[in-house]
Formats: sequence, C-alpha cells, structure tokens
Amino acid sequence: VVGGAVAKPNSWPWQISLQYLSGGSYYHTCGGTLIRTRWVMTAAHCVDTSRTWRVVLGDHDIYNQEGREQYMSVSTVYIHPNWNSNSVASGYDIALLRLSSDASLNSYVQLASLPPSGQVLPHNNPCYITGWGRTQTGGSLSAQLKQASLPVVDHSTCSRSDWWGSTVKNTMVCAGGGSESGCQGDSGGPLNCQVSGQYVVHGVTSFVSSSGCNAYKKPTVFTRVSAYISWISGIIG
Ligand SMILES: CC(C)C[C@H](NC(=O)C(F)(F)F)C(=O)N[C@@H](C)C(=O)Nc1ccc(C(F)(F)F)cc1
Repeated sequence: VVGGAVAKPNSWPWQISLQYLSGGSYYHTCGGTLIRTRWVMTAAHCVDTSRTWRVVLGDHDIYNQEGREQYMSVSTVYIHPNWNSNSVASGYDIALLRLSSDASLNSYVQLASLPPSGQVLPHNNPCYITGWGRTQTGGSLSAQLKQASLPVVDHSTCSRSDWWGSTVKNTMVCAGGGSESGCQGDSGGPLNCQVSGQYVVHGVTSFVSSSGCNAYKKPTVFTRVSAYISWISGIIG
C-alpha cells in the first residue's frame, strides 16, 4: 500500500496473509479474505504456480509472532476456470482456497461480508485497501498491515482512454487514482467498502500500472466480487 497508514491491529479481521514455503521458511506473497471458516478468497494470479501455501489469520506484523495468529494449511486451490495468466486484462483474477481445518473466530479473526450478486458501487463510494504490499513503487513490503482510502472510480471514468481504456472490464472495480494505491504484495487482498454503515468486501486486489503503483490516472484495479458470487457459491456451497 502506497500512502495511507498502519492499520489499528486486527481492525480488518478478515484480512489474511498468503505465504509460500521456500528453503524451510514461509514468505508473504499476497493478501486474501476469510469468507467462511474453511474458505479464503484471493487472486488467481497469486496461486497459479504450484507451491506449498499457508494462510495466516489474525496477523498484524508479518515478521513477528504476536500471539493472535492462526497458521492454516491449504488443502485445495480453486482458480477461476477462465483465468488466463497471460492476460490479467481479461479478468477472472479470483481464486478460492479451502483450508485444511476450520478457523477459530474471535475478535482478531472474523468473516468478511460479500456484496449481493451484481451490485456496482457509485463513483466516490468510500473504500479502503488493506495489505502488506510494497509501500512505494519498487520498495519493500510493509511489516505491519497498512490501509489507504481509495474511493471508487466508476467504469465510465476508469475506461477513459487516458485512464485504463479498454484494459479495464466491467467485471472489475477501479479505486483511488491519486497518490495512494495498492502495490505488489497487496494482490489478492480486499477492497473494503462502506455500504449502509457496514464494511463489505467489493474487490480483490488485481493490478496496478506496470509504470508504477500510484501512477497518475491509473487507479488500482480489483476483481469485482459481485460479478463472481454465483461462481463462489457454486464452489463453497
Ligand atoms: C502480476 C500482475 C499481473 C499483477 C500485479 N498486481 C499487483 O501488483 C497488485 F498488488 F497491485 F495487485 C501487477 O499489477 N503488477 C504490475 C507490475 C503489472 O504487471 N501490471 C500490469 C501488467 C499488465 C497489464 C495489462 F493488462 F495491461 F496488460 C496491466 C497491468
């Protein structure tokens, strides 16, 4: 997350850290959202390589154990069938991870709310991106979870030729476009939007400009969760 601030610990209790095993240690690679006690939603581009994954719930500082973490193994990865790793612009950047055991819900670990199928938020709807991604273009990951205010940019604005043009589809949500943005390592995490006084996860962090995370007129682009509710329901029941 470029800009914004360190979040109050565990104030986004559905945010998870997706980590992979390498040389005997686990490393943060993406964010994700806890949507059922055995299910995590993330981005397809996060899990389209075969690795040993773990999901950390209740985390704040990814480099220090603070006692609220739950470390979960992943039993199955479901990548959207239409996902094409050579074409993030086509969309379908969404995946579900089945955990090997149930999460224990508490004040640090809670389920996210998802939107109704088809719901599209208006321009400037207040939303926050959260994640442990780079804090500057080309920078390092954040040790502590960060948040930044990224208001919704409607599709008609986001698809203007000097914005994202035809790269952005209406199965995506754009948000931000100023000095604050997502960045590498935030992928897969939630876009938390205020709807009728409640936070609802409307986006899965998908991409930013290859010329920089907070590039002008290149808002962060998210998979629009409300476009995939039937797929999600078909998998998790
Ligand atoms: C691995 C990538 C598919 C997703 C990666 N995502 C992120 O960094 C995050 F965290 F914002 F979600 C990204 O945007 N990386 C930048 C460096 C990038 O490659 N952006 C990008 C690439 C291609 C296009 C397109 F669609 F135009 F071809 C658009 C953006």
